[in-house]
Amino acid sequence: MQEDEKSIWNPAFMGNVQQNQNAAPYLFKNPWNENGGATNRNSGVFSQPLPTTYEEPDRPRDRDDFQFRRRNSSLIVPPTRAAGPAPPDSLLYNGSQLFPMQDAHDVSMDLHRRQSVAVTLPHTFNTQHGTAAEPPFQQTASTFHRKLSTFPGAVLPAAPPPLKQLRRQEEILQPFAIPQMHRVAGKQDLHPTVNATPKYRRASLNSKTVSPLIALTDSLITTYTLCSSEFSYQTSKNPKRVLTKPSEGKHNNGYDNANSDYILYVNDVLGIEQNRKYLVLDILGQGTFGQVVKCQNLITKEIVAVKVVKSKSEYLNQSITEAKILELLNNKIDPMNQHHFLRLHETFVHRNHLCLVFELLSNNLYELLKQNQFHGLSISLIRTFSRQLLDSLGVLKDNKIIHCDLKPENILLVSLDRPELKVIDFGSACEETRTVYTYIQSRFYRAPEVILGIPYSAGIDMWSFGCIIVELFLGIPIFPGSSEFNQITRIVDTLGLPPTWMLDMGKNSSNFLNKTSDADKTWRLKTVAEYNAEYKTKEQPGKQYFKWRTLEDIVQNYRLSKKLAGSPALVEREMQERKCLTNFLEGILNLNPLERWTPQQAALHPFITQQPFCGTWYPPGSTPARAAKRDRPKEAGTSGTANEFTKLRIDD
Ligand SMILES: Nc1ncnc2c1ncn2[C@@H]1O[C@H](COP(=O)(O)OP(=O)(O)OP(=O)(O)O)[C@@H](O)[C@H]1O
Repeated sequence: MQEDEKSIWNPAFMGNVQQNQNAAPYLFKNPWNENGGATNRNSGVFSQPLPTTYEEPDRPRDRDDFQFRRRNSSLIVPPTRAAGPAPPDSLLYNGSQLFPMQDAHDVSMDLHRRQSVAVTLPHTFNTQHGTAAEPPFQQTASTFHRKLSTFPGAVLPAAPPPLKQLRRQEEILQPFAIPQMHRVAGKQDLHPTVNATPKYRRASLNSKTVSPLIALTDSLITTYTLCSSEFSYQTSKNPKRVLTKPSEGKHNNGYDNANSDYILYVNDVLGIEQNRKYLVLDILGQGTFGQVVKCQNLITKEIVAVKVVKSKSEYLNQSITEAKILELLNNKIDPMNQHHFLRLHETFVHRNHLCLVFELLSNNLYELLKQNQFHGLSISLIRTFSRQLLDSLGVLKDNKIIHCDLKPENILLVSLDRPELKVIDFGSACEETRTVYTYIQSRFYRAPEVILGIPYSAGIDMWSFGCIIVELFLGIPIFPGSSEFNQITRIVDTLGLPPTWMLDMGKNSSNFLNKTSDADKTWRLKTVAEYNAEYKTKEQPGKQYFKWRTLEDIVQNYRLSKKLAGSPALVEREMQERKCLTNFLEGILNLNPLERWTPQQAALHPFITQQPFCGTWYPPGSTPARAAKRDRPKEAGTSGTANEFTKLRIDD
């Protein structure tokens, strides 16, 4: 196949993809024809039968099964306890209704007749459990006690002393044995005595006993069901918590807010086709393109992530591109799911919103750093993550795809229990031969060639990758620019000026730099005062988050983990690792995109391969790059605190 034919925008190519994947056809459907025009909030899904309930797989699903289990259930009745006098205005509950206390005796008889599941007759109780039967009246009274905590003293026969008092008497009679201490190496040393059917425990529907904790939490629905035959639980009847902000309906017949975001509620159902109905469970994230919500497929019960794209054509078009690129990656480029790309399950349209159904992933790397109080991760974990990301970037480069928005928020852990990542958000991705947009990448991770306005290639993803790896080490971004000018200023401050050819070529160079008459240095950064005067802005000198300015100094002098304190050998090893990491980062954060390492080259670096590092390293076959010239401006910024940069994490 010719290179051009490989293009994902070539219809023939997509046709080939589909032909090759008859088993997994391309699922995207024209969003605007499927739904058949605008609808009103009170029609469509809302006027249809209520959605299937959200149930856990081990819960009864249909009523027959449910009743069958109920018939087989049993309830262990606690022993009679002395009832306290009822307050004058007490109410009793007979399993279905509340009634005043004076009718208690009548109702106790009624309870016998009805044989509700919560009131087990003594003979049934006896045969099933072999427990000593209580006299009928006492049995009923104790049931009342269990259910109501009150019972009229007048109708009770002489009650035995309270259980507490009996225990106390026993304690007094028995000599007190001091428990002996013994060393416990593991669970097996505890010799737990597991009582399969402990007395007085609540019963579950399938006759297994459950602990009070489980009965009142995980099995609460079962517990309520046992208490009242009339109780039924439907998630769809739960109050609907709104997940979207702002939540006032402004567009799309009141379905969308002012930002064209669909107003999502917990327990809402997305999709109208039977096999494409997703119950909304919670919000996972919000981005430029829309909202990502945790959902359950009502048929398969699978939990997924659904991106509900804004109902504006520009976001829709970009999201169609995202779907196409993911289809290509998932089905053609990485069908075995080996290269850490998000999996797209299907797409559908809900009330004029394109919905992309993804596999559910876990936290993103920004959240991981935040959970770690922005202290940075260990070098070995950074190495593990780097390997996976270089693998993804290598595959993208080979297929001439640029992600264009690589950042910690777009790299997600597959689950919290293993260090496996996936790259998400291909909404800004493009083909290397079609780099039409110039305003791309999130600012902190924006490559110098993009800022300067030079044609770009897959190298911009490597720049972002370099920024992400330093951030994983430091815990905070290395270049947290508050504006494009501040961004390039920070980059130059740490890494020096880009080569003259880049500055001469850059369409935006003169926005941020001045040409000089100096033969050696043809360009210099504008001062903040010069920039403000020229653009009538109020740029502030950037806050400094690090004491040191060069990449090497920042990495080498970053605080050591407390775990290393007191072990010179460990400290020495950490410092060696840091030297290796610095060399790795310098190759990736090369200002010159033509010299910047490719993912394939970077993957051979000793930081990744863990081969011995002897102070310097060049990719095989390359000529040693010139040592970076460090022409840093004199102007230093004010010092900043680690948390301040978080508010800058938005695109400008
Ligand atoms: N498959 C998923 N599983 C779990 N969480 C997800 C998933 N996809 C996205 N998220 C969460 O939603 C957030 C936003 O997702 P995404 O980046 O795709 O949206 P976006 O609108 O394209 O955002 P951006 O503003 O970065 O372009 C992510 O940072 C992540 O926390």
